[in-house]
Amino acid sequence: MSADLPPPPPRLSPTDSLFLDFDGTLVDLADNPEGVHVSTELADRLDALAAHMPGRLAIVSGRSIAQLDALFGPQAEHFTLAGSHGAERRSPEDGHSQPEKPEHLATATDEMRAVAQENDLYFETKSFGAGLHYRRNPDAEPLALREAAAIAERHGLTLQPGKMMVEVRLPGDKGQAIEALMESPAMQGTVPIFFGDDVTDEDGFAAAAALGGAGVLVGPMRQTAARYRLPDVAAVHEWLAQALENAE
Ligand SMILES: O=P(O)(O)OC[C@H]1O[C@H](O[C@H]2O[C@H](CO)[C@@H](O)[C@H](O)[C@H]2O)[C@H](O)[C@@H](O)[C@@H]1O
Repeated sequence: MSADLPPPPPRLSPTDSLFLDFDGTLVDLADNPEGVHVSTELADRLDALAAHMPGRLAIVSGRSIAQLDALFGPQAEHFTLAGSHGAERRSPEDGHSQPEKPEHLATATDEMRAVAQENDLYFETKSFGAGLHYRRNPDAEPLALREAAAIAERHGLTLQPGKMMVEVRLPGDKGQAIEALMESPAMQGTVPIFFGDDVTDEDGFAAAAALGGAGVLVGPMRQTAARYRLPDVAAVHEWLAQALENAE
């Protein structure tokens, strides 16, 4: 494994755009998707930062935009969002762009639900995919991966393993989402800084680096395309507070 990485400098310049993953980066992981909570402090801090960098703060998540709306409440309207692993995007300036829902997605979702019910897994339905969570039942990992792989194969969907979960979903990745968002008028001419924890965030780290910016790995050191590292969600909150303070 490569040597450990330094923490990111605690400031944002007017030529930076900030991209933030959600689960494991802005909020600690919980037993199931509904167990996480966005504190008023976090939402207000992001809101204040977004006001300092209009159009240049984005949340890039595997969650759907509908889920992020439910978690952030009305403040979600102030942020640029890339949801469903980049398959859908929304910004105050450009509105909501989302793919067509193919008919086979509903069938695949029903099949995922049936696997969850038969095997005591937590089922998560999303706008453009469906997930099986085995955090409560880790022994079910091989079964969940096998069943989801078969469903993805049958319906031509993308198989997406995550932390103690696996989902089937429409194509797209966080790197593509960052590249697309960087084309927006507010972000053109800036460089992306992307914070994320999961292996799905590696596409985002690589895209950020290719566009002249950097990735920030959140969590233990691993083989990564990120340039910086912070140990946990609390350190991300602290970094956001400092970046906000230094922006004033
Ligand atoms: O890209 P992210 O914003 O990090 O979203 C990735 C997935 O996060 C959620 O699952 C993870 O968090 C859950 C709540 O803490 C946890 O129970 C689960 O084990 C984690 O994998 C979310 O439920 C998924 O839809 C996202 O794809």
